This record gives sequence, C-alpha cells and structure tokens, in this order.
Amino acid sequence: MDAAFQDFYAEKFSHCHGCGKNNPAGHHLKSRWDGDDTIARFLPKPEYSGGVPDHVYGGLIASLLDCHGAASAAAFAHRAQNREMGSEGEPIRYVTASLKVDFRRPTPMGIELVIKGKLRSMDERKVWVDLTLSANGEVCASGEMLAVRYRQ
Ligand SMILES: CCCCCCCCCCCCCC(=O)SCCNC(=O)CCNC(=O)[C@H](O)C(C)(C)COP(=O)(O)OP(=O)(O)OC[C@H]1O[C@@H](n2cnc3c(N)ncnc32)[C@H](O)[C@@H]1OP(=O)(O)O
Repeated sequence: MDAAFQDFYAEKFSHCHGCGKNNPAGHHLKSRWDGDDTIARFLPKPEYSGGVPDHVYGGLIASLLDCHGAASAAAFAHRAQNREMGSEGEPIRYVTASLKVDFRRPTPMGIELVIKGKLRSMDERKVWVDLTLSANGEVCASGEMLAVRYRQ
C-alpha cells in the first residue's frame, strides 16, 4: 500500500495519540489520497464504546476527524505547490486551529469507519477542510476544520 501522509511527519512530530507512528499506545491513523479527496480507514477497539457497547465514543470520532483533517491539509498544500508529501523541499505541516463536529447518527461499533476529507479552500497560511466519517456507507458524523500552517 502507498505510504500514508503521516509516514512523512518528522520523528519529532510523530507522537500524536491519533496518528503518530512513534506513539505505541496510539491509533496510528493513516490518511491517503482518494482522487482529489483524502481517505482513512479505522476499526475502533471495543473499549472505545459510547454510552452503549455497540456505539462508538464521540471523542474518538472527533479525534479521527482531527488527525485526518490536519494530514489532509498538509497534503492539499503540497499538491497546490505541485508537490507530494515527502518530496524534496521544506515540509509543509498543519495543526488544527478549529474543528466543528456534527454527530448525525450513532456510529456503530465493530465496523470499519471511513473518514474522508475534501478541500474547501485555502489561503497562504490556512486550509479549510470538509470531513465525513461513515459506517456501512452512511455518514455518521461530519466536520469542518480550519488548519493553520505550523511555523517551525
Ligand atoms: C505542536 C507541534 C505541532 C507540529 C505539527 C506537525 C505535524 C503533526 C500533525 C499532527 C496533528 C494532528 C492534529 C492536530 O493538529 S492536534 C493539535 C491541536 N491543535 C493545537 O494544539 C493548535 C494550538 N493552537 C496554536 O498552536 C495556534 O493557535 C495556531 C498555530 C493554530 C495559530 O497561532 P499563530 O500565532 O501561529 O497564528 P494566528 O493566531 O495569527 O492565526 C493564524 C490565522 O488563523 C486564524 N485562526 C487561528 N485560530 C483560529 C480559530 N480557532 N478560528 C478561526 N480562525 C483562527 C487567525 O485569525 C489568523 O488568521 P488571519 O488573521 O491571518 O487571517
């Protein structure tokens, strides 16, 4: 499988609980291209249940959107410069400044979740990303993110 966006994060930025490869207890979310959009897949462990065992905890859902959105922002910014993540040149990295999540229906446990990102717009330092999280082809949560370019 192709490398994920997060595989190109520097070692020092790879400790995120949601997506850092250097966090042994983390989720290791992996985001990739899906045409002009982005996609990640994730199967929550049973301990991430919500109020009932067969629903996923909302905080996990928000964190999946958070990590996928920030990685997507970096990928969109690279493509805007006709580059790919990991290409030569200064890496472009983003952090989440704002994330709004709408929980639209309960997210079922035991099913692979599909998280998608779509570029809404960008300017010199900011990227706005529209996000969805689906199970069985149904959107369970949607989100809007503002990611801001990280100044090293
Ligand atoms: C910490 C290390 C991170 C390393 C990351 C590497 C990759 C790893 C990724 C893994 C991560 C996984 C996922 C995660 O990320 S998880 C991390 C969660 N996010 C954070 O911890 C970020 C904390 N916040 C900050 O560090 C600063 O506030 C940032 C850097 C975001 C901006 O502070 P800075 O002093 O630099 O810039 P600025 O204040 O002039 O703002 C710039 C522009 O943005 C606009 N604005 C700002 N906030 C908001 C808002 N809430 N709503 C609307 N607009 C907002 C602002 O008006 C301005 O616009 P304009 O006036 O220019 O038009």
